[in-house]
Parts: sequence; structure tokens; C-alpha cells
Amino acid sequence: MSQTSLKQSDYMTYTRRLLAEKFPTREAVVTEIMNLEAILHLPKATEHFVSDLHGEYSAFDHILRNGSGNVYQKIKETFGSRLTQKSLQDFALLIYYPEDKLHLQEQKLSQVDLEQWYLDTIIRLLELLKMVASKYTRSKVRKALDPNFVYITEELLYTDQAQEDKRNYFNQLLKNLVKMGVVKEFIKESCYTIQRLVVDHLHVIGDIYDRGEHPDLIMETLMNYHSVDIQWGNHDMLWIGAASGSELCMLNLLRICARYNNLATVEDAYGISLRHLSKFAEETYGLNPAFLPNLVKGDSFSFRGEQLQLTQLQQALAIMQFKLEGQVIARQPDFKMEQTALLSKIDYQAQTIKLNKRTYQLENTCFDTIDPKHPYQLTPEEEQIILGLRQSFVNSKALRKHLDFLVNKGSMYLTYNGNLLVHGCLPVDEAGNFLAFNYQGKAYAGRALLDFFDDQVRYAYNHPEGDQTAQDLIWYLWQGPISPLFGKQQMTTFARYFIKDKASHEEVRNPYFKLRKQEEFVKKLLGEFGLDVSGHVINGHTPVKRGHEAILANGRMIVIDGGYSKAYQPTTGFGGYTLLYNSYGLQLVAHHPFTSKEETLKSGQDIISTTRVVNHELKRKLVADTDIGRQLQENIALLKTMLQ
Ligand SMILES: O=P(O)(O)OC[C@H]1O[C@](O)(COP(=O)(O)O)[C@@H](O)[C@@H]1O
Ligand SMILES: [Mn+2]
Repeated sequence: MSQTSLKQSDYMTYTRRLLAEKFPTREAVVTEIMNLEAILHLPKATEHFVSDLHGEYSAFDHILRNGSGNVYQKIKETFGSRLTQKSLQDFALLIYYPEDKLHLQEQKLSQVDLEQWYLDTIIRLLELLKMVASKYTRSKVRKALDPNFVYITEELLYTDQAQEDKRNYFNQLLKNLVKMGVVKEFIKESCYTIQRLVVDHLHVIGDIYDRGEHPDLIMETLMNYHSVDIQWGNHDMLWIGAASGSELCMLNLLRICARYNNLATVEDAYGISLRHLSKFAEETYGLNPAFLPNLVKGDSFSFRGEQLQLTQLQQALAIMQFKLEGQVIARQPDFKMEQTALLSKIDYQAQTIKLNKRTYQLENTCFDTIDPKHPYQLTPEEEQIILGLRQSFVNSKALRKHLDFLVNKGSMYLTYNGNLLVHGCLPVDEAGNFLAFNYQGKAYAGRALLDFFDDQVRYAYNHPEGDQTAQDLIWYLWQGPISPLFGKQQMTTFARYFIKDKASHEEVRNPYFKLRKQEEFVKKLLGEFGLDVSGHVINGHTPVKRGHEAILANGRMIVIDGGYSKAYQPTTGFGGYTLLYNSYGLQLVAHHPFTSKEETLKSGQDIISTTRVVNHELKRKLVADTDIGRQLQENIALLKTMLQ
């Protein structure tokens, strides 16, 4: 039952009834009140913010395992004065990659030494576990333990070793773990419990998909993660759009996959066959330097034919995309994107195009399938290909499984513990007034604009066979001039392929990106979402170059485009930022580029470079100061009324 469908007084009655069922006696109510009051006084749990993962699964997986340096921080606090730097680092690697590290130790040590190492390691793990568990209730810690080891871990954790009897009992338990052959499993699970407790909640501020090779594995990881929310990015929209039946979103995402040599995601992970498309592309297009794939990952092709195939595919997809853009723009006059419908602005004889009153020469053209009299019309074969692909995208079970999670756990924005999380921007004019998107006679601006698109995305995703309007709106989110996820006036894909003059490639950003440096503007944004001015706005989307500020507007605005995307690393010069928010405040973490798990295990080097404090809470934040804390306080008040 949703709170909005009920009057407040009805809602209270309803909640009270639920509570009465759960706590039927006076004693049960009193115990629950005491329990909740105690929770309110625990320190606020740690939130972890990541963004713009762009399919870079290994880098993302590493950052999850090390909690953006938080695991190492806890190790240092616990053992810093007792262990050498190398031992600290070794222990950290065990916690990040327990299976691999256990395997390495097995190879390195003799049986006797190995058994001693197991025992020493368990004692250290228990000490660390005790430290990271101290923020939580026992019941929460229990839920984070492997069910097979709950009993033994609790015995080991809470046994008072000051007494000799208890000490013997403790030692016996340890030895039994080795004797029973479960010691490796126990170590492994304890490491995962520590990872799990070091970060309580994860925020992913958009762009999980595109460019990198394994967005599918990122989705699997997120689906298994203990607590997560997602704010959609413009690239995620292409995938949601494609699964919702938007042909234009689908062509864009396929084109990007061909461009970044990542079609395996589509074919292998999501079981979508590209046979018909490939055959058509091979027969229709040749080698064209403007469409060579972008080999940012340093990967090379096993044979030249592969490069040629990707070049042909990219051309086929781009041309179909430009045709459908013309069609959507014509059927959606409210989008006001006439200037983006380009195929009708070409002089096919002279091979020139008129853009913004200037005539440009076109190069590397591949317009054989375009009828200059009806430039937006698909050929019958193109039409067939698109229809087939659309069916496959809408019907792929594996894709639906991932996108169900993305749609359900995701939203256009989120307010959480006083902060506003949004991938791109809130479109504004130069003076900072929210720009309105006028659609079908209604105007949407500011928060209402985000709410409008949020509804449309959910509607489209749940009605793939429905009318095209909501599907077109998802595409608008990808590149419309008032899209909060795109944040630029125009996308210049066509010009980047066919026009040499770089001036035509420029994509002008919304004034938001200049204004967000000003504290007053950020306060206005927070106010628009009913947040206190002491909060922060957290954005992804725009890669932050090394040396450029990620912390803006006097610390009120934080930009954490992860920069995981290897495509961007030559520009940003490093591996990007993440953010931690614990009871002491916010910390921005900068990362070195991640190479591989193997390299990390070999070198023992983490990818954290620096951690910077964004703000330091004067008073340590408690659960009572969080959104959940406020809910608990309401529950306590209700429970108290039940006592009267
Ligand atoms: O680097 P590519 O493949 O040419 O892509 C550039 C396109 O990507 C975009 O930057 C959008 O992607 P981001 O959200 O990652 O910035 C477009 O604005 C631009 O046209
Ligand atoms: Mn983006």
C-alpha cells in the first residue's frame, strides 16, 4: 500500500495495526522501543558513491572489494602500529581477493607453515571483524555472516578470552576449523563479511552501460549486492529504450558497441543475433577510415577482417540511425530538434551540408542507401533488419532480467540523507532559471521535469508494444536539448563522422555546468528538492580531468564521474573519483587507473591515490540524523502511542 494513496491519518492507523501484529504484547513493544532507541545512537553507516562505470567491470569490482580504500583504512586503524606496511597490504589483498590469496599461500607455504598462517589469519580477521561490526547491531552483523558460520563466528567474536577456560575453548574452536577442513571457507567468508560491513550502502550515479566490455557483469554484481540504488545515466537510457522497443535507442547502442568493439555484450551476454545485420553491412559498406573502431583498451584484432566488419557495421547502423532521427523529429514537433534532422540538409550532388548557415564539405561519406528525395526512408532490407533486432531486444530474457533491476532500483534522481544525487544536470538558462520542456501542452521544469521523465521511462519499459510516444521520450533523454541526462544543446555524431572542421563537432553544454560552481545556485537546487542547504549535490556524467576541481561551490557540489572508462583516461589522466560518506563526513577518493586483478595481486599495489576530506562533521553523525533514523523515530512515536 503506498503512502500517497492514503490520507496521513489512515496511514498512521494502518502502520499502527501492522506494528500491533508484529509486537502483540506490552513487553514486546517495550523491547522494540528500547532496541530502536539504541539503534538511533549508533554511528551513521557508510555510504559509497560511484559513477560512470561504463562497462569496466574489473575496475568496478576492485573498488567494491576495497570499499574505495575504506577496508585498508580500517586495517590501518586496527593494526597500523603492530604490522609492517607490507603485512598490512598483504592482509588487505586477502580481504579483497580471498580465493586468489588463499591459493597463493597454499602454493608458497609448507603444510606446517600454512596451518600456522591459517590460525594467525583467523585471529586477525576476527579482530578486524569486531572493529567493523562495532557500528552495527548484533542482528545486522548476523545477517552479514555466511549462514554456515554464524554460530562459530559469534562464539569466536564474543568469547571473553580473559578467562583461561574461555581461552581454551576459543583455541579449540580455531583448531577444529583446521581439523574439519573448513578453514579456507571460513577465512573466505569472513573476508566477504568484512567487505560487506565496511560499506553499508552503494549509490551508482549512472552510466553503467556502454564503451567497456562487461556491463552485464556489473549488473550481476549489483543484483547480488546487499544494498544499492541507481540514478539512471544517458547511456543506461539507450538500453532501457532498446528493451522498451525504441528502435532509435537500439541503433545508437549498437553503433556505440561496434565503435568500441563490444558487440560481444549484445551477442553473448544477451543472446541477440546480429547475423542479418552483419551480412547486410558486409554487402553494402566498405572500409571507411571515419568508422574505424575505437581501440581504447589497447586490444588488437586477431585478424584484419574483424576491423573491417566493425567498420561496416558502424556505417550501416549510423545511416539507419540518421534516417530514424529524421522520422522521430518529424513526428515529435515538441522536441524542437529540427536542426538535428540532417539527411535532408545534404546536397548529395555536391556532397556538402548546410549547418547553422555554413556550408561544409562532407568526407568519408557512405550514403548509398539514401534516396535523396526521401532521405529518411529506410530501404526494405534496413526495415527488416530493424524489425528483427527490435524483436530480439524486446524479447531477450537475459537483458530483461538486468534491466528489470535497473528500472526498479533506478530513478532519474534520488534524495538521500540530505544529498541530491543526479547523473547529469537540471537544465537551466544562463540566469539559472529552470528550463521548461513543453510537451503536449504542458510545461515541465526543475524537479517536475525529472519526475515527468521518471514516469515516462517506467511506462515505456512496461509497455514495449505500446505507442511510440514514451519510447521517443526515452530517446529524447539520450540527446534532447532539455534532457537532464544529456545536458548539452546538441549531439554532433554526424559531424564527427563526416566533417573535418572541428568547430562543427562542438557540443555546447547547458549553463548548469558553469553555474554549479556557485554555492547560491547549488542551494537553489537543493531547495527545489526540499533539501536543507547544508546538503550536497552529487553528479556524474562529465569526466573530471586531473587537476580540475571535483569539489565545487564551496564543497556543496561534488562531481564524481568515475573515469573508469578507459576511453576517457587519456583525457582525464587518471582512474577517476569515488566518494565515501561516513559518520565523520564526506571524503573524495581519487584512483589510479586499474590494470587487472592479477597485476594488483602481483604488485600488492592498490589503486587508491589520494583521499580528500570534503567536509568534516563537527558532531559525529548518528543513525538518528539519517533518513532511516527519522523513520525509526516515527516508529518509536507510534509504538509509544500503543503503550498508552
Ligand atoms: O567519444 P565518442 O564515442 O565519439 O562519443 C561521444 C559522444 O558521447 C557523449 O559524450 C555522451 O556520452 P557521455 O555521457 O559518456 O558523455 C556525447 O555527448 C558525444 O557525442
Ligand atoms: Mn553520461
